[in-house]
Amino acid sequence: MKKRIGVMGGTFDPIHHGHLVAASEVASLFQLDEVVFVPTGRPWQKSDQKVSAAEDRYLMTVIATASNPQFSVSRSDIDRGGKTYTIDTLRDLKTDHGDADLFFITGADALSQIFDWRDAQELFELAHFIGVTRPGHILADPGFPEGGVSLVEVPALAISSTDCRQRVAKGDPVWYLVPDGVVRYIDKRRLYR
Ligand SMILES: Nc1ncnc2c1ncn2[C@@H]1O[C@H](COP(=O)(O)OP(=O)(O)OP(=O)(O)O)[C@@H](O)[C@H]1O
Ligand SMILES: O=C(O)c1ccc[n+]([C@@H]2O[C@H](COP(=O)([O-])O)[C@@H](O)[C@H]2O)c1
Repeated sequence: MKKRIGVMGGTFDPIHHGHLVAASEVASLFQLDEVVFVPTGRPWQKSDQKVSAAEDRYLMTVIATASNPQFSVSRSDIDRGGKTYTIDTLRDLKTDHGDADLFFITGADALSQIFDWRDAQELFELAHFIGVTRPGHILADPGFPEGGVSLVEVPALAISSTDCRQRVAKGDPVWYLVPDGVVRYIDKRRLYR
């Protein structure tokens, strides 16, 4: 039987429980065999923002997902170099995973912009897209191809990486917003100060 692989792309600066709950819920609803988290290398749409080093974001993603045997992390976007485009992510994963069916998991905010992504039409040939609800973001259908996108309600967690970074900068706790190991890693590497 064909494997069913979830792909959760994100900048993960830092990864938080909103990401993990979304991946877990989609894995259960879509009977996925695994979910591969793919931290971005250089997210072109965040070029006006300061983004933490790729290795720090990669390691936080590994720490956050290590205890779940269904979750893994790919270095594909980081090692490819250059700006990160999902079309390249999906092509790499197709090469790595043969004839598996890919399910790209993304938040409502990201999905509503998908027609601005590189090679947007071809994306839908490589993966099924799953848009997860996110507090404060309503997903209007910008003209998705028939059958190309599913929308899923996940338990709402009003957590964002932006908020986590701002809390650390102010000296406020991020315990229970991000996994414990990620709190320790942020502290050890003095990120977001
Ligand atoms: N709380 C959440 N619930 C559902 N989806 C989320 C949540 N937070 C992030 N996502 C989705 O996860 C994917 C990766 O998100 P990303 O790493 O950019 O985190 P973020 O919290 O949106 O970061 P930032 O605040 O820095 O923009 C995106 O598709 C985003 O929409
Ligand atoms: O391919 C693109 O042009 C593109 C444009 C914007 C975002 N994405 C992808 O969408 C995912 C979520 O991005 P972000 O920056 O909101 O974490 C991540 O995997 C990005 O590589 C991809």
